[in-house]
Amino acid sequence: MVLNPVIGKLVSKRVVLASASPRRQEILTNVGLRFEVVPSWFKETLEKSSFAAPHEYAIETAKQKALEVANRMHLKHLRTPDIVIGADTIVTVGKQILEKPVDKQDAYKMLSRLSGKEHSVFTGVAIVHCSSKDNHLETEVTDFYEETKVKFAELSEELLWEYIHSGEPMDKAGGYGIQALGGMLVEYVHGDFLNVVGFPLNHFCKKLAELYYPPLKHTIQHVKHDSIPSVETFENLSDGESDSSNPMQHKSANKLERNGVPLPGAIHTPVNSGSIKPVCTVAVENQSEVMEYPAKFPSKIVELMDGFRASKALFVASKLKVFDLLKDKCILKAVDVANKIEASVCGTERLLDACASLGLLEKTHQGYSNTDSANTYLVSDREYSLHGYIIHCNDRLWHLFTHLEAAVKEGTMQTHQAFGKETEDLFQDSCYHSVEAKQRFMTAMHNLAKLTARDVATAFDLSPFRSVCDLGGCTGVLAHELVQKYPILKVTVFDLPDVIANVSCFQPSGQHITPVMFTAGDFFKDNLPEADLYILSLILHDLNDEKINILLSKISGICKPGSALLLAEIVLDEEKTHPPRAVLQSLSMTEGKQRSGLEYKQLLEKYGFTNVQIKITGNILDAILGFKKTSAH
Ligand SMILES: Cc1cn([C@H]2C[C@H](O)[C@@H](COP(=O)(O)OP(=O)(O)OP(=O)(O)O)O2)c(=O)[nH]c1=O
Repeated sequence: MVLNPVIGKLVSKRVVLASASPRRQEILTNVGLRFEVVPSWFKETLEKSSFAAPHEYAIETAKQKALEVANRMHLKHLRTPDIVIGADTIVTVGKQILEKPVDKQDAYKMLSRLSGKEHSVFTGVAIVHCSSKDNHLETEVTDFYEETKVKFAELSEELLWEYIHSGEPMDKAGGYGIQALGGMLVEYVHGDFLNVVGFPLNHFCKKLAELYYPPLKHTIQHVKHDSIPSVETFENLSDGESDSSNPMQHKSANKLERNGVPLPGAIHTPVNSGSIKPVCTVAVENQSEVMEYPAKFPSKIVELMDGFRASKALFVASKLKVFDLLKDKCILKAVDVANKIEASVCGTERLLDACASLGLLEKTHQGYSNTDSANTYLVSDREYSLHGYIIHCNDRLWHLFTHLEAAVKEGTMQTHQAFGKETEDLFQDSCYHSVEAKQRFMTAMHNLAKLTARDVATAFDLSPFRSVCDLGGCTGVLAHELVQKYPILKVTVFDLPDVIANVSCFQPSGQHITPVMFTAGDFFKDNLPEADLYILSLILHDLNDEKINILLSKISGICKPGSALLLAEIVLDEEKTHPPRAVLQSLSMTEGKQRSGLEYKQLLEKYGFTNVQIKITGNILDAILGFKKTSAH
């Protein structure tokens, strides 16, 4: 799912295709690019012998086509386009370059030259980024080429003339069109078919990806497991720390020149079959002006401004069960989806397009279908479905966050303002008010736990322990992960009676599954089961200091020396600005708080746990392990 977002990066830009070729228009339209067509007036008359290789000729012609259009549009005081795309396709056989035949005799000569042989088709492409400074046009050119090899069958005179009389060869390089009748002349194609038709789409998207999604400077290491799908999927759609909507900022890996003069400090790294060359085509500037760069495009801010729309589109599509309708490779038109979800056709179409633009759906001329991520995470009955959690975000968190301003001003959770009820009531009402709601909330927590449990269970060597008690362990996902890793462990899940009463349908089935015990109780009030390792997963960050004191004093009190307490929480960095997920969660203004590694260490030490170790797993949850002081301490 790289291509959709890349094309999506151009949505807000004025893109111009400097080509009269209907094939190029079709190829780009088919992938959802929106552009204007302004055919170039550049005459394809460059001296071929002055180019060392045929592809250089194609690239230069493509560039001149695009620059001519950019200049013309600028000079005519039309609004300067953001991007102009030019392309040129040529056929080479031996050392000869074949362009479009001038007449039928010329077509005959070309086709007989190609008969029975392999030839190359080169398309040169230029992507010209334009900007206007003091009414001067500034352009920055990224170019590349693609080569495809095509072998023709032996063509009889009769076939040749019949084909020429069809009229097809006349507006095509080499005198044939592989996409139509000309396809019958071809024995094989090695390489990108669309390149032969006039536009190397795949290479184009890769080039855009290089420009708009350069590799991140600091790659965060994510712990992945074969059997647990990575949660990176949706994160990958954002450009993370890089401010990359404006490719002008990513020059360092490319060749930088202005008017053919290398820029001071430019790193000259050859780029595979392409380069970026900032070219000032209208005004010649002095050296000090050359050093000026346009202000950084605020892509991160723009993304954040739009973020709420994207979230709500995901929530509504999930709530209307759009992804359920499109599961199992089902492809539906907007009108069919609208009928099934009992919604307006125009509204449904906009929602589906929004989901496609976000990389959640695929859109083709046949209709809409789920992407792989949507199939895995958004279909409601899938093993790792986030559907329940998304509905929780929509029904509960969304309303809370609409009161964020008041929450910040008052420093309190806005439950009453958002729902007309206080926190405790709300938990009962919103999450557990019906069997269905209870089931959905537990499923949401269960599936989220499945994404994190293995990394928590394997964060430390827990083999010295014999019994574990997971306090607030809900449906027992982490407990099962532990018995799988340490089969001799006796694991007990301790949770509220309401939760325990509903855990049976979440238990894995199979003969070789070691059982987990479930005990009902309230860890603030009741006695805790005996164990030499206690676990608190996603508990402490929600509790105020008083409740933490009750709970940790109680655990510390029953822990024998050498026993341990394992916490699973998001560990903030010491500046408390990372990871953003935890920092943003704090805005809910629950009575608890998120903590840094040092703060967790100090908290555990306060309750008699020493030798505190912290493991940043790279998953959503990190792990903190502390050992109850032995008498030697
Ligand atoms: C080899 C081959 C070429 N072609 C076409 C692609 C190009 O449109 C054309 C080569 O001519 P170009 O000069 O590359 O393009 P064009 O004149 O059609 O459009 P413009 O200059 O305005 O961009 O040949 C096919 O359609 N099928 C084929 O199999």
